[in-house]
Amino acid sequence: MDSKKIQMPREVHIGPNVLDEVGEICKDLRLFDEALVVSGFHTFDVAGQQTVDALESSDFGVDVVKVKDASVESVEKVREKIANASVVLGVGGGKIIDVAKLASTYEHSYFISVPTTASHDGIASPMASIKNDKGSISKNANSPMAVVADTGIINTSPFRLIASGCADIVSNYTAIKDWRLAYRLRNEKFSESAAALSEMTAKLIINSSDSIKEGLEESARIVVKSLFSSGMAISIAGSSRPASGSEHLFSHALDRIAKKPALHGEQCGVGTIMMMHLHGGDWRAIQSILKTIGAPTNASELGLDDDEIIDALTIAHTLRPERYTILGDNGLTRDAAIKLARKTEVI
Ligand SMILES: NC(=O)C1=CN([C@@H]2O[C@H](COP(=O)(O)OP(=O)(O)OC[C@H]3O[C@@H](n4cnc5c(N)ncnc54)[C@H](OP(=O)(O)O)[C@@H]3O)[C@@H](O)[C@H]2O)C=CC1
Ligand SMILES: O=C(CO)COP(=O)(O)O
Ligand SMILES: [Zn+2]
Repeated sequence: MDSKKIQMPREVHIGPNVLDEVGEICKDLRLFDEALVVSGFHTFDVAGQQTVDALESSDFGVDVVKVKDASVESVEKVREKIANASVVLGVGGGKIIDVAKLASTYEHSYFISVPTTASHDGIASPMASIKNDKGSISKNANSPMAVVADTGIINTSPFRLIASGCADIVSNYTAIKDWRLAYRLRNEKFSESAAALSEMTAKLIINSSDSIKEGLEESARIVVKSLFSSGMAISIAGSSRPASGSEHLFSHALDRIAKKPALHGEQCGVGTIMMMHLHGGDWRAIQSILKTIGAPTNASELGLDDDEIIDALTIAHTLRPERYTILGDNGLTRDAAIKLARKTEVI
């Protein structure tokens, strides 16, 4: 029996105004002296400055670095700033959290995740999705020491981001179907507990879809908890398998070829509709859930043209050849891609 390391956050603070306590949270975790705040060019104003103020009021020396994308260059830029920081705080969306997470891992510094919205399930996961010229690569990283999810801030984030986070969770359905297929056909390592947690998380979002509404503080709380659970499934599996299958390959393909990609979760949601059909599942149920949540269900709602959808479908299987999915080793022919996208009303 080979040994396994499962990393999870030590603390999760969730609720309105918890961000003001971040300095004391760090001190309770025995983190002192210097801190580095990593944020985005929008999210620094949303929560970055507030994080700096809270840390300084707890006697931390604070440095700030802003990044605009989840690129290798951004990770290196943050690494150079970590220096003597005892802790790195990622304050922003998925890109920011991934860059801060990976840079702190490389520099052996502690990491605290401060999501400013509920748009993806990387909030607490031990993975970071970094982009290079070939697309997205999921890299192992350290789980955050703590997650500080201020639902007052998250709830006032653009609802489009929260709907995108819900769609990222709904995508767990096809991710798990792909994982089971790989287990059966390729004897890939499979974790029933990670799969059960991932599917349960998607079911929770589906059962709550009527109560996930713009402006409801409870909505933010439900989605944050689901994203956290999905991140835990990734921790248990030791890879993004429980939350990333053929639908994510489709999204990463769009990131590579689309003139203006949509949000990660939005693209994954539309991918889930199509991949559910390939799996012989109820794609209309997925389409209906996404409509209820207010997430896109077709090319035009993604702001993409039909050819971008078709092109992404035909190259999706090449993005991560080691990850077996319903797309198989050879993927979809162009005709099959057109037929699939039309049948599921995506184009
Ligand atoms: N590591 C993991 O396990 C996972 C990683 N991911 C990754 O996460 C990324 C997707 O994250 P996502 O959040 O959708 O995209 P982004 O991080 O690109 O955020 C989208 C936009 O929303 C802005 N924003 C964030 N919070 C607020 C707020 N409260 N108010 C106003 N604007 C806000 C960001 O601002 P700003 O410009 O300041 O950044 C950015 O412009 C992808 O790279 C994906 O691969 C997804 C799932 C899992
Ligand atoms: O987006 C993710 C899970 O929702 C992470 O997946 P990837 O490993 O495909 O980047
Ligand atoms: Zn995702």
